[in-house]
Amino acid sequence: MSNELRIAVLGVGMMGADHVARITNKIAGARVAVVNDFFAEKAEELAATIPGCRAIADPFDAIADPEVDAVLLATPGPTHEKQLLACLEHGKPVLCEKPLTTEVETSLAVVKAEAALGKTLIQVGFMRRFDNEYAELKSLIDSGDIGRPLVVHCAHRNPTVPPNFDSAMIVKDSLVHEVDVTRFLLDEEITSVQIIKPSANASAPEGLQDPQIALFATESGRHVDAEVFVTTGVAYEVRTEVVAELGSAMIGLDVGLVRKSKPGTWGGTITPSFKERFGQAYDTEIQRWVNAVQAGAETGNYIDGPGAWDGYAAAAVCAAGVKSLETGERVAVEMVARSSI
Ligand SMILES: NC(=O)c1ccc[n+]([C@@H]2O[C@H](COP(=O)([O-])OP(=O)(O)OC[C@H]3O[C@@H](n4cnc5c(N)ncnc54)[C@H](O)[C@@H]3O)[C@@H](O)[C@H]2O)c1
Ligand SMILES: O[C@H]1[C@H](O)[C@@H](O)[C@H](O)[C@@H](O)[C@H]1O
Repeated sequence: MSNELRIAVLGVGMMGADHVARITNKIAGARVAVVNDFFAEKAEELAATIPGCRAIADPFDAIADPEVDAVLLATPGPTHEKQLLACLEHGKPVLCEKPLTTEVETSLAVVKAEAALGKTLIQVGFMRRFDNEYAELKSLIDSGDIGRPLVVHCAHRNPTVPPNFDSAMIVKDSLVHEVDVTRFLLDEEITSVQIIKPSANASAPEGLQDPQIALFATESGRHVDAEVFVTTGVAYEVRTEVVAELGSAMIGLDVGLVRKSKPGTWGGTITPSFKERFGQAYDTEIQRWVNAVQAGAETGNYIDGPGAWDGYAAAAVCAAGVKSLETGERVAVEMVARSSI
């Protein structure tokens, strides 16, 4: 491995292009050596703007390339499984944008393939764990100052989503963040899910069940509710409130400048998208991953954050969520025991 980590970014759409700019302009100790996209010309155009960067047309050639030390996967979820398995086959550390994979069976296959290698190569892009506000909330919970959390309320609102979004994607692509936040904050698995379907937003595309309210129960019987509403037309809002035995705490209030403007109006601004709201989290996530990969040769652990198991656990909860979306019933989460891997 050269001193500077040579990263291949696969999928240079919205998120991948953002990560390419981040690695090029903000991250120390790494550079984008290769870019790849299903649309080869998109990758070629981007590569031409980055010194020393090549476009490689085939994603599997990009993963195998000897001058690539690590891979950042920002391709759509359904393509992750095969690309992750190829990274494992070539022993390449990989930061995979969420979700790990879109089906629980394929997530489990990836977990098992990594376990068979005896190295921890896969980090999943659950970036909220690196957000300063979530990190502060987690520290507060772990300090014991507010006592044992009993209830968590989450709100996850997007102004808009891409046109291919369907009702199950609201679970697998959006709610999946609340699944990971729950597991991160409460340190236990989710055991059942129910999706409530309120009257759908008249401005949502026809047939899209939006909003959705998810109810989770955890191993020790704690309750989480999450409103996911992805076509608000307003702005990006992510809030989490933890209600505990000795108090409560909330993040995501956008309490920046609050102003009075026109008569009768009062307020501040809301971030327009996840790029602004979680910009710091993505920066921290990638810098810490780069540092962990650089240190990994000695330890065999190439990640600093959520791993393949967390991706699998989230996929298992989402699979139960998709079943509940169909039936309206509370559905038990089916997971293998971690000790069986
Ligand atoms: N962490 C976050 O907050 C966050 C935000 C947005 C998206 N994401 C995740 O990032 C990933 C990408 O999402 P996006 O919004 O950037 O999507 P996008 O559609 O904008 O970009 C995906 C890119 O991958 C390319 N592509 C498709 N199939 C490919 C393949 N087999 N090999 C190589 N390239 C391929 C497409 O041409 C496109 O350019 C998804 O997993 C998504 O869930 C995460
Ligand atoms: O892929 C995106 C991304 O994960 C965002 O963080 C989330 O807010 C959106 O709902 C989802 O569509």
